[in-house]
Amino acid sequence: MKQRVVVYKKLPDELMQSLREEFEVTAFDRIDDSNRAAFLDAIKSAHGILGSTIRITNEMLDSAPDLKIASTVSVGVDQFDLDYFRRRGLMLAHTPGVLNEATADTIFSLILASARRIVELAEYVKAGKWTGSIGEAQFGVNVHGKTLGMIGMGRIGSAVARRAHHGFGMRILYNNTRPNPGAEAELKATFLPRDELLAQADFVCLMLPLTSQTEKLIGAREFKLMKRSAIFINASRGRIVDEAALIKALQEGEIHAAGLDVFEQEPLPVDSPLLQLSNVVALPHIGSATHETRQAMAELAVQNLVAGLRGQPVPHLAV
Ligand SMILES: NC(=O)C1=CN([C@@H]2O[C@H](COP(=O)(O)OP(=O)(O)OC[C@H]3O[C@@H](n4cnc5c(N)ncnc54)[C@H](OP(=O)(O)O)[C@@H]3O)[C@@H](O)[C@H]2O)C=CC1
Ligand SMILES: O=CC(=O)O
Repeated sequence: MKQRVVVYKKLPDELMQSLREEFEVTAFDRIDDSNRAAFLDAIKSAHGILGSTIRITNEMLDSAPDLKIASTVSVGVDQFDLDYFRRRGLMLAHTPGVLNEATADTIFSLILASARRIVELAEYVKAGKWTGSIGEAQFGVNVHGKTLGMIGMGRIGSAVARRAHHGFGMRILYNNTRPNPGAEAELKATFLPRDELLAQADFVCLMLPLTSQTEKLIGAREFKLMKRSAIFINASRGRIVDEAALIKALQEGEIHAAGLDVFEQEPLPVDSPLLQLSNVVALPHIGSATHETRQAMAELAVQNLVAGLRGQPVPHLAV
């Protein structure tokens, strides 16, 4: 008998086809109120599940006695309770690496757009307000030659720092749980305690996972430590930041601007004060969202799932 798989994300046709040849597949392009009950029902008899975005609760997993592996089409695994997976001996697979460069490109877009006020000034042109030479009121700040403070110098953080060092001549400071000798050798990056990094950086960029240790890592105290000219960039996870404190810091001029791809609540509520601030560039969580990268992530997630269900070594296990 074929093993049963539940896919809860739209996958390229050829990947769906390959899964269907080997497994009995129940597929949902996305989960919403119209199909949530059917999804929860399908999980109950699944040996493997594959998808992204929605939180997979322990209650859902408790209902699936035959489950062996969950394969997420993301590098982040904060939508799962990792201790639950360890306790039950379940495998959790993810997609590190293949999204480093696309995500670093998104982050660099946020750095440039925030510093040079790209979104705000493009809207100024479209609104017909460009009626004469621009003046100081439209000036931005330099990116080249400035200091980048990376909190989280892992796979993606290093890809951002590489762009900053080689492309923009920036000085690189970083904070990790432990020093990263590769980044120090290649990028002349300097490891600093977090508070010192916050005080020295022109651009403070978060690129670390959301865990119980990193939730609300950056709050009112940390924004006060930053330069008033600092630009704050977050494309890791919204809950690593106290969003109310960020809004206050931006409103009161404690920091200069922010470029954000992630938020405490996603989609960002339309009444969020962040949307009223001209010094905020807000994106809809598009870090890895290019055709090529999403294809590579989907392929890797399928490889992980198939290996796990065949009893072979899984290329990328988070647990
Ligand atoms: N916006 C988007 O679309 C995307 C968002 N992401 C997010 O980015 C995260 C990072 O991805 P990736 O670079 O692949 O992960 P990595 O594991 O390669 O890097 C994470 C880094 O964070 C560091 N770190 C962990 N905890 C702390 C802490 N308390 N203080 C300082 N540094 C810490 C780690 O340090 P050490 O090595 O010393 O442990 C590591 O270097 C993902 O977990 C995901 O949440 C990823 C892709 C796209
Ligand atoms: O947020 C995206 C991820 O891959 O994690």
